[in-house]
Amino acid sequence: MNGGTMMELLKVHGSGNDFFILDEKNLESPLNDQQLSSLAQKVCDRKQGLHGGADGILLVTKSDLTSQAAEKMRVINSDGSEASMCGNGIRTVARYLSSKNQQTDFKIQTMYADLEVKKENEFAPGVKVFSAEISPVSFAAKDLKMHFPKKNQLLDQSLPELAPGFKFSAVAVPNPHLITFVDHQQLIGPKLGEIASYLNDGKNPYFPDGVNVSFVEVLTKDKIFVRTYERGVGFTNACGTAMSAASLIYVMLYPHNINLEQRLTVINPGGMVKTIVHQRTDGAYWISLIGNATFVARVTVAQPAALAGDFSQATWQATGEQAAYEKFVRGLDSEF
Ligand SMILES: N[C@H](CCC[C@H](N)C(=O)O)C(=O)O
Repeated sequence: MNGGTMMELLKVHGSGNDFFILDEKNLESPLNDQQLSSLAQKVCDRKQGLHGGADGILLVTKSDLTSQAAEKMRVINSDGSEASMCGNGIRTVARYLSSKNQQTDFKIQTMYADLEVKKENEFAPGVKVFSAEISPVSFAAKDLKMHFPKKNQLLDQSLPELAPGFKFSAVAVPNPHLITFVDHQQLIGPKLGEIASYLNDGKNPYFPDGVNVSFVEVLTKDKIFVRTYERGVGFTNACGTAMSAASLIYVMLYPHNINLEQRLTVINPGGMVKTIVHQRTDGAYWISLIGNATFVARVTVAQPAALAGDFSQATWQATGEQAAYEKFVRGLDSEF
């Protein structure tokens, strides 16, 4: 096919939070940051993008010399902004690298850390599962790029200037998350979108760089529902780092319900994951995020066409896994 270098992409999702994996090895020449940002906006566009778009691009590259890992994952949101981490995404990159490198337990470099990933038992026939280490964790305002007068950290704090009647916690894992526990009506109501779109408007004084915002409903002692409006994307089916952050705050605020090292079920609009909150001897927290790593389709498109936002000649080869995932989700004991 003319039109220059063909680019291979892998359409994937974790809990319905969907991405295109782009392995730099498949490119004749690496994309610079500006091209990557522009490609993400074009490919991910839900209307004009590639086959219904996506929540972001996951770029797989060789790791830096400083890293013990062989490969690195970079996360580009659908608005073109780069994020330091993606919990649902790293599970799909782990599966991609696991089959490429014939490994089941290894590390992937991310912006701030080399993170452990591991192949786990399937959740259901055809629903492949990987776990990922979510860390580093910080509550410090500077790591969150958060500015509330006289508040260096937020743990179950009211912020009447932002949203009266709610109590908020903020944690970086390492991307920034603002979390509040709500009842079911608030969970499904308009408030989350109102608060989150304001905090991601690029002009508010509290999170100038934006923040992922989640409403959390406690379903049972070891089951929560997390709904997230993501920085750089908007509402998504799920946000892996948000579900991990919410699990950590849940363990900290509801010790009579759940402890460290206990498996928690996290339901989200796109499905379900399991989390386990850990604390190292030095006091640092980290979270295990265990969930599906579904490959939806293999895609090819000419690189110049993709950069121009023209996907008319793209090829789409479905893997057939999506049907198994949807059967799994239908089987979830969902009260929603
Ligand atoms: N929107 C996030 C990055 C993607 C995280 C999310 N998709 C996940 O699974 O953790 C941010 O800008 O911090």
